[in-house]
Amino acid sequence: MSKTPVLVTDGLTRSFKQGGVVIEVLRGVDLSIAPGEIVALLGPSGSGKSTLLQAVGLLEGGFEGQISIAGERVEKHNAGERTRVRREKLGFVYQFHHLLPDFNAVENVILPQLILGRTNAEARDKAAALLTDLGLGQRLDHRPSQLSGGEQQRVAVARALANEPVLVLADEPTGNLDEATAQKVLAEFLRLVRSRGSAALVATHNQALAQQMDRIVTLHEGQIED
Ligand SMILES: Nc1ncnc2c1ncn2[C@@H]1O[C@H](COP(=O)(O)OP(=O)(O)OP(=O)(O)O)[C@@H](O)[C@H]1O
Repeated sequence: MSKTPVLVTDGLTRSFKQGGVVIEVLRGVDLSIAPGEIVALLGPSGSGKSTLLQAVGLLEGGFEGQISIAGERVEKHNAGERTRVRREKLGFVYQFHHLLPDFNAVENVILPQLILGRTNAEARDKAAALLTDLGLGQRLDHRPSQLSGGEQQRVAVARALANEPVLVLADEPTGNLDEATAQKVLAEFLRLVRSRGSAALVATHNQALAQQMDRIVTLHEGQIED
């Protein structure tokens, strides 16, 4: 496996202007994640966890500093280049699943792969294997509304891993689930990410879930304290 970090941020800053007042949310975030490493991102509400994930997920502009993803400097990329990096290198899981309601489980996991250029048959095989691995082998043709919250999040996890990302960015991936279901889905998520060799950066409020990851970093006053 390559030793090049899957993510390096150097001096990442982001501020927002609100009613004439400038709020500095990220104040020089330096973070490095090794291939296959699973990092929990803790910090109080409003400390900037989502802002950091949006910056490294290339979803938001307006920040300063450097970002490298798998050795590629990306902070000056245009919209098209950012889209390519997101599709080829990154996977995303959110608090709410954001599955397409009119598509069934397997189709939701197929779609990102088709965008990447896989054939329908390849994408279907991959999607079915991932969903089966997550215990959803009997639910492939069920739509999101026919699945429980935990099952919907498992489909979202499968979708995030379908393109074999080097880094999965997860923002409160189990935040919408009850404690017991959150624990089960997180365990499945960690197992799958590890078995596929991806790295992950997982924002959470839940200390107990964070303890199950390889490393915890905490955002404090806009900077990372290890
Ligand atoms: N688009 C925006 N405009 C103005 N302020 C913003 C914007 N986005 C975020 N902020 C501010 O940045 C700060 C950090 O927000 P962020 O959502 O990143 O925190 P968080 O750590 O993810 O919080 P939570 O744990 O509650 O989700 C907050 O004070 C928020 O109000």
